[in-house]
Amino acid sequence: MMIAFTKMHGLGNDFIVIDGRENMPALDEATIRRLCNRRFGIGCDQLVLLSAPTLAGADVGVRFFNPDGSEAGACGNASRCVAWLVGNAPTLQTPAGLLPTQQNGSLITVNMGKPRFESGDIPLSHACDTLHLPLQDAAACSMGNPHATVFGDITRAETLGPAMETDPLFPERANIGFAEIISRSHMRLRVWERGAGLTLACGSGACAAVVNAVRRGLTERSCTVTMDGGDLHITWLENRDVLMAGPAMTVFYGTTV
Ligand SMILES: N[C@H](CCC[C@H](N)C(=O)O)C(=O)O
Repeated sequence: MMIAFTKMHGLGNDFIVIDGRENMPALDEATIRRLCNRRFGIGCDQLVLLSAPTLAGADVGVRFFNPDGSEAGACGNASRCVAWLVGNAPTLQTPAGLLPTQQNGSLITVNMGKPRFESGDIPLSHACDTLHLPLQDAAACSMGNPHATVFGDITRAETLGPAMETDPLFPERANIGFAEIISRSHMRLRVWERGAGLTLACGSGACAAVVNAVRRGLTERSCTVTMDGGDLHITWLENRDVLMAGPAMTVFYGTTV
């Protein structure tokens, strides 16, 4: 079956976007893994599937899949790409909820919703202080997907990331961010993503890192997050929504055979 797609990225976190709103392709896990493979397929960090919305107020349905075939509840960089692709500042219907978007020139802002901090929300295998986990003293929150943030040496992403992603403390695995505080309004971040490995940028990971830094009193609520692929601007509003602003790029259009 020939499937049309758009290849996009947000700060080098790259995506295959398939628009199933008119005609939904049959994508089983094996097909998703094949398309995401950088040798045997197109290659991406996540595959993004658009569908007709089913909730009032939503303009487009969006699902996110990792290269290992697992589904993610949130994907910030891909959400900006979908907003750019669909246009007119759409509200996205995602597993994490309805995400309003805005566009100001080439800058896309997504309201990523409210973080959650209870052990059962992350989820964790048992009740813990989610601000200081018994695992590398990480701080955890959910942005609709599980994130743990380790503050300190960011070069540990490749060495500590894989083991932490699959630690039994995370029954659904977790995305592991490694953050270095530069100032009260700036941090460096590298993320070992669940089901994808080290990526050049992670939008939901940047949101989680700022939320966790604010919870620890390390940064202000507005913070620039510098990742290997570039900068995102994160603001955790007093009403508890998290805004994420950054670019989105279309690279090419294609069709599978
Ligand atoms: N790259 C995405 C995160 C993907 C999260 C996925 N790895 C998961 O299983 O939660 C972002 O920009 O937020």
